[in-house]
Amino acid sequence: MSVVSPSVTVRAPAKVNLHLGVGPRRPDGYHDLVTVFQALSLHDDITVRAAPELTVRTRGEGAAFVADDQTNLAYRAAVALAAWANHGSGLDIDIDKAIPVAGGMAGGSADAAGTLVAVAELWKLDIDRAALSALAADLGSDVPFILYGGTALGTGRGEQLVPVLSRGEFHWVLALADGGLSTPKVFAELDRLRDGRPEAGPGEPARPDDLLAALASGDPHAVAPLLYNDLQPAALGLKPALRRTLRAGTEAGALGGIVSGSGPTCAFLCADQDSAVAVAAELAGAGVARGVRVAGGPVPGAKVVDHG
Ligand SMILES: C[C@](O)(CO)[C@H](O)COP(=O)(O)OP(=O)(O)OC[C@H]1O[C@@H](n2ccc(N)nc2=O)[C@H](O)[C@@H]1O
Ligand SMILES: Nc1ncnc2c1ncn2[C@@H]1O[C@H](COP(=O)(O)OP(=O)(O)OP(=O)(O)O)[C@@H](O)[C@H]1O
Repeated sequence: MSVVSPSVTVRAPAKVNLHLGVGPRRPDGYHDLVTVFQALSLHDDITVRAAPELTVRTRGEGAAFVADDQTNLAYRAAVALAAWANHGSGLDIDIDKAIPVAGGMAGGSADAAGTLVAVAELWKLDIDRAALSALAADLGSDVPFILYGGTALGTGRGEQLVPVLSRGEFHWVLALADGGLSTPKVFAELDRLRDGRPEAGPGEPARPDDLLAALASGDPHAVAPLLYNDLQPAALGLKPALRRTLRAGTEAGALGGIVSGSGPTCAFLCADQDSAVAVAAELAGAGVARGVRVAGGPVPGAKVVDHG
């Protein structure tokens, strides 16, 4: 008789940055940010169960581009939590991906956050939110937000979070690009563009009060013109074809469009669900994206959805 050990499945969301202000490069190589994150209904599902050894297996969207070894962020999350708990790290981690790899939507971060929550549940650890967030921040700047979910203002490297009041549901269309963009390369390209124009050198990024007010109003027409991303010129410089994608989204009827984080996924805010479906159909037919997805936000952060 074979005995299958109990499993825990966690659903972890993608994110979009509605505002991404990037300060100067810090001595440690990071940049101070002021960003408004929103978690979207595009998810990776992470299932963990006890096993003799620690292994990761990825399937789904872009799985061929993910290394299932010690460099995988889910693997690193399991090692970090095992060290914190003084627990053996034998686990099977199964990742079912829907979030595009290297897409600027925090896919790897979702897998890291999902693994932290799933393994904490499997091992019944008594770990509070603050300790989990500290482990998350060590794994990557976006990982704490994926634990947090909803809509939040991020500062520091993006890991210091406070909630943002956001009324109602926002309707997004995501245009997936061919190939990814490396986050460090996009930040480096921004530094290069800025070095060429020292007079335009960045100050400390400011809090986007107009956007915060628009989010509280729940009106997508007010939010759309305030979408802003300091990394966008760098992402467009590295992938010029994205200009056509952005233009096609607004021509198709989106209220506004933006490169998501470090790109190359483009995110379009639409007036309502019907408009999002229509924009997605038109973008899919226009040949400016590898694929399109419709998603809503905000949604909760990484949470347990199943015990097997
Ligand atoms: C672009 C964003 O997705 C916006 O939310 C994040 O800033 C990136 O977050 P992430 O992918 O979790 O990034 P990390 O794994 O922490 O850092 C990867 C690399 O991105 C650059 N990086 C990241 C965050 C930050 N505040 N400043 C940076 O300069 C650094 O070169 C760093 O070595
Ligand atoms: N579980 C994982 N899923 C995806 N990529 C991973 C994972 N673990 C490690 N990686 C590595 O991280 C790189 C970035 O992947 P990821 O999908 O997180 O990018 P991203 O969404 O652009 O990140 P962000 O928006 O946080 O900057 C990949 O090219 C891959 O080599």
